[in-house]
Amino acid sequence: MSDQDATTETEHTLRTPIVAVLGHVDHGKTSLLDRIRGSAVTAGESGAITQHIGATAVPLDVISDIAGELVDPTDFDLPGLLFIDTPGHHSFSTLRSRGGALADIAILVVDVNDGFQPQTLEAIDILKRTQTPFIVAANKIDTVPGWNPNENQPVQQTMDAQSERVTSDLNEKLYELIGELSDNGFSADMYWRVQNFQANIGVVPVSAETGEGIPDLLTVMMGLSQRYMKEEMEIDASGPGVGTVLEVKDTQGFGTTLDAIIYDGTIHKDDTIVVGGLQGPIVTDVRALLRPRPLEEIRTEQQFEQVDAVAAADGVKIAAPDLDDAIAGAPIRVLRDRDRAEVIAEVEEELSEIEVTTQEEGVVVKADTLGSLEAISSTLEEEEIPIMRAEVGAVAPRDVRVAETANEPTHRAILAFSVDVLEDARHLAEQEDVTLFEDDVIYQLVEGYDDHVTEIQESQQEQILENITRPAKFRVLPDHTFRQNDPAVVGIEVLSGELRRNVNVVKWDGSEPTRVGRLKSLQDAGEDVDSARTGEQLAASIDGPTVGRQIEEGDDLWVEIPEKHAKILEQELKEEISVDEREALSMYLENHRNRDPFWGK
Ligand SMILES: Nc1nc2c(ncn2[C@@H]2O[C@H](COP(=O)(O)OP(=O)(O)OP(=O)(O)O)[C@@H](O)[C@H]2O)c(=O)[nH]1
Repeated sequence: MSDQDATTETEHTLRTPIVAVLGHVDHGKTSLLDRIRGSAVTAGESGAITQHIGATAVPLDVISDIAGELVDPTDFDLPGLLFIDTPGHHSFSTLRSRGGALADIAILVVDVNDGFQPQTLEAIDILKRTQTPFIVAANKIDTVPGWNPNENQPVQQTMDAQSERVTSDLNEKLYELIGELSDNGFSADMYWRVQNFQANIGVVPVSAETGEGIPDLLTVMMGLSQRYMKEEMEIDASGPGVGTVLEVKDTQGFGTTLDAIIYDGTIHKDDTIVVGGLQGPIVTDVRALLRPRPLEEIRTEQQFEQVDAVAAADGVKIAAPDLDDAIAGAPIRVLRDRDRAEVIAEVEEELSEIEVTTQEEGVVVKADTLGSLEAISSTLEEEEIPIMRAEVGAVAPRDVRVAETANEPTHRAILAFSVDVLEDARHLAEQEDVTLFEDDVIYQLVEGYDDHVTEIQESQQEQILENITRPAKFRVLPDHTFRQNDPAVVGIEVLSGELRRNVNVVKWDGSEPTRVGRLKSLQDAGEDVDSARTGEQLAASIDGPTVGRQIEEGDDLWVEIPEKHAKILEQELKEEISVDEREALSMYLENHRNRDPFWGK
């Protein structure tokens, strides 16, 4: 009955902004979250800090306690901040929601000593793509040699307490970071100098180890949300819940469950929900809503407690039947009194927004979540690498079967991002000559594939070059005819290119080329050689002509290049051949094109 009431009136509330913490591995995401949690526990009086599924909620009064004089709680009406605990370092890509990013705002953690690294760039790409506002936490300031730590102090206060040398060392590192941000298209500055956070990225120096700068970090996040996001935070808290799946996992006693973030409305126990799944939308009934038990009850048998309802923004574990096919990053929608077909269509549409453009020819991509699939696909698209199949899930034999149908050898590949490769799939791939690429970093995954493509292309070119007639021009030397004919043996000098054995020889009579015979062998000082380069003089035996008739001493002769070969050489292999071969080729082409402008085109 109370549900009924709740749905008939709208209840406008400001929800908690959702914060994602991103960064390169080991730059300190987990430590930073732990520190914020720890500070909150120390600052909060009576368990104000609550551990949620997949998230940590830090209420405004706790933020204000931590931030001290930096925050005046009366300036704010947003309820606090909800930090998503990114499970695994890549999972921020699952943090998607209808129309973009699940996170309203992000913290990009960068180790001041280490600067921008592959995952930092990857995070920046995603933040750019989803237009998520962010600030940079320049972490580990306490590692600057000679640092004098001041636990939990605001950053300017602790910087004032450092020696001049330490301050200047730190500033140098910070300006390097600001430079790197600028190289990536962001105007940035130390946060206290930023007036307009929409136009500039604020850099907050922090230490997750000592808590220095954490007051500033929370203050800036809170201020940013209040100033720029308040309107977006207005929701109808009693409306049907809308959320995103963070993780699909087994929970003892409940089977397959969803760890989810609800970012709009409310989800109730017994609600019917529609969830994005591998085979399309799944419609199921919520059996239980679970939260971690409060710390003081940790000794009880069960890890979770059941709740009746969860309102946005919050994390919750959802237990329901038929969730095996649900996908991380997929939408969740509560049906309540809404039209079933309409909600299913909405989920379908959201799923199809993510669907990657696939083509008949291309590589196979497997990823752990919809978000990461989307991120990889957009990277591949930028590099013009076509995709034949893109799916969430482990690499299975059927993926290998798809990959092996690719026509291009470079496309017989599977790019696997943070997923398992089933043993029989690995085996089959080896057998069928399908190459597997596995990585947890998108850049590295795509780089590995690119290197492979370059390798294949180089060996293909080598093979082509081996079978192609190469250009060369040579002159019959005067007074060096050793034999008139059958075969003619004459002294020659290579004028340009590399002359090889077993090639047909042509002479230009006016505008027409005439084949005069076949060069059978080359001899240098009585020794047979396979080839000779520009400037070399040696003896050539040519089958066909008679010296004094078809060829004369002093004649310039050419290796005859079939038109098809000339075309490949000019269009595909120009960079692969030497400068003098290129010169010989262009002269040869010019000769032909004087007669027929389209020859070899
Ligand atoms: N001195 C110092 N060490 C830090 C700081 N922040 C993190 N560390 C250390 O750096 C290492 C990596 O920190 P994590 O928090 O695990 O890094 P992460 O980015 O969460 O790493 P993943 O979860 O593996 O992606 C740990 O050994 C931390 O103790 C800091 O501010 N100062």
